[in-house]
Amino acid sequence: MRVAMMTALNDSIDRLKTTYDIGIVREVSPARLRVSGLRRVAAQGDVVEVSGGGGLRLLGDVEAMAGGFLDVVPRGLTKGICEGDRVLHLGRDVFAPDDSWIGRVLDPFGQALDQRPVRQGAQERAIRATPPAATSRRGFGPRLETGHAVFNTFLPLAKGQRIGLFAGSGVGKSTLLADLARQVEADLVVVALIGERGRELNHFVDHALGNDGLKRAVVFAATADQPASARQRCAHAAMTTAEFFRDQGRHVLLLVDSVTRLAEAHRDIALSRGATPGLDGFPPSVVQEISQLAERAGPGAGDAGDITAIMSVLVAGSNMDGLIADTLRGVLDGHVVLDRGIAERGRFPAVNVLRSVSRSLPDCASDSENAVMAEARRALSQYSDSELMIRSGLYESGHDKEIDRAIRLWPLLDDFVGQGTGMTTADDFRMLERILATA
Ligand SMILES: Nc1ncnc2c1ncn2[C@@H]1O[C@H](COP(=O)(O)OP(=O)(O)OP(=O)(O)O)[C@@H](O)[C@H]1O
Repeated sequence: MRVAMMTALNDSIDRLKTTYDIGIVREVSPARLRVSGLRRVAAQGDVVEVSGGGGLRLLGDVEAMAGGFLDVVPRGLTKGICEGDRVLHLGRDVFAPDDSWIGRVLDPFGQALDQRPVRQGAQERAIRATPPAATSRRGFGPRLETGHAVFNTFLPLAKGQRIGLFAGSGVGKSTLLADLARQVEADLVVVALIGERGRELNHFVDHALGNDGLKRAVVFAATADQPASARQRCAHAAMTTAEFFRDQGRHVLLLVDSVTRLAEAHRDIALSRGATPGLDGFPPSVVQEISQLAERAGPGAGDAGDITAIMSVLVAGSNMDGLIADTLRGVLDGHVVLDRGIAERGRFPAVNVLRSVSRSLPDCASDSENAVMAEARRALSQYSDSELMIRSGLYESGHDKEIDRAIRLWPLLDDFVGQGTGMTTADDFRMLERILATA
């Protein structure tokens, strides 16, 4: 531990600069600064610091160079920055996760959002790493305990699996993600909160996740008021940190909330660079952005651990066919749909079992467990097919034995799906069998 700390300290000292090259701000806009005077020293991807009036300090990333000027993407708001302000060339963009980040709330650049100093790790990591080669990766590991009956049974989450959580606004997505962050079996949790309001971030960290949840988590946040570049980087910073812990052999649970906000940030950046939007408003490159991120999660290779990922997607009116929802569904290993109708009648988590799929099945469950799930799903589906008739009083009891049984089972199964009591998978399956035996 002490050696690691000394190495990290030495590394930080090595990175310290004693002299700085200085440039000048020539043009200011909310999304971009044009800087002169650093043409021969700055490279693409380097970091600069703009010193505005009244002690204002703004970091920015060198995005492009042309005609002797640098195009700098600011990491914060450019309000207060003027033409003629000084620009220090800080050097390479260093992102070096560290064990001490566990329990912290950080911005996408690895700086503190909780007002305490942050130690940088010994090793820099690329913020956009390539995933392990597909052929060298393991398959899914064992089914994880999740503390939720529905995920322990109908929609299992296996080690290294990546699933999407598809939800409209206000149907309990954040509460469920925080619950999973606290309860899913993992060595640690890395969370990316992208484009939330500041109030939602505080609520998530202080109340939903709480002290116990935060103890084993690293939370990255870029709120809605942050520039698109920071919101986009938030997902990649979280993934890079998850990879750092994965490479130590640990099992990481990664939560990205939400991929929709990542896609919107990517769109804003791409359109400002002149990309052409498609019919849905997103540039075609958004598909690659999402797919590449998703591909970095999953089972590890060799001695590395695994990254189990849950990525949320905002769907308007349960429309699963939008570009982002459709892309993510294609690249992930399962999707869970939260249903507004279910949330409105007060059953949480508002998971619609019939519209959700886990691709770790059938392999991660035994034959008898698969048979129990198939029987329960059949009953739910029979009830759903006849629900309109049943609710409008058009169905006459005794007409169809299977529908009669589905009507008896439905409230019991619905109640079961809503249970998040921290029971084990074995207990949950026993309970499901008991429910099926009652009717
Ligand atoms: N497990 C639960 N038990 C009881 N009520 C819940 C539960 N989960 C969510 N709710 C109710 O749903 C509301 C919305 O929950 P939450 O903020 O988690 O939804 P969201 O989908 O993340 O919302 P937004 O889209 O606004 O971020 C909560 O304020 C609460 O009233």
